[in-house]
Amino acid sequence: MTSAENDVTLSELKKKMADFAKERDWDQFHSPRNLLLALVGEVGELSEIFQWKGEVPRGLPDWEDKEKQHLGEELSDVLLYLVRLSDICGVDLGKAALRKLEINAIKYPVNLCKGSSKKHDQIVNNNSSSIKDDVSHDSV
Ligand SMILES: Nc1ccn([C@H]2C[C@H](O)[C@@H](COP(=O)(O)OP(=O)(O)OP(=O)(O)O)O2)c(=O)n1
Repeated sequence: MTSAENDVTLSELKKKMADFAKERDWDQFHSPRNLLLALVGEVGELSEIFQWKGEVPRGLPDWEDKEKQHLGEELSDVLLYLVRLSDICGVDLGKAALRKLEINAIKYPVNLCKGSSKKHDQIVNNNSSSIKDDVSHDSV
């Protein structure tokens, strides 16, 4: 794999999806609702790969190359439709994701959450109120 393949950016994917649609005169089909439904469909196809397998170890050591390649294709479909949906909705996905990570870090402070998978509204802070009371969506 070349370093260019490793360093793929959301902007690059956004541009490639826009070009792909334009070349085919598919902008007319890439409406927010259609893209959302396409995205959900691809999440379904991704789920099918894991369906009935039970829990599988990280790294999928027992999977055949063909199966892993298929997994990569379905993950990519989800990512590509997500990138396209964000673009069509005028949302800067990279920026939004970084902001959301900051919100998550406030909602789940390391000192209160380490080793626990509790939801933020189940975590009690020192003042015995839940973290949910302290963090609002526009706090970052
Ligand atoms: N109107 C469309 C149709 C397809 N695609 C692109 C985005 C996805 O990456 C991929 C989806 O193609 P398919 O609908 O053929 O789905 P699959 O690749 O999953 O094939 P299949 O459903 O046969 O498994 O093609 C797109 O951008 N816009």
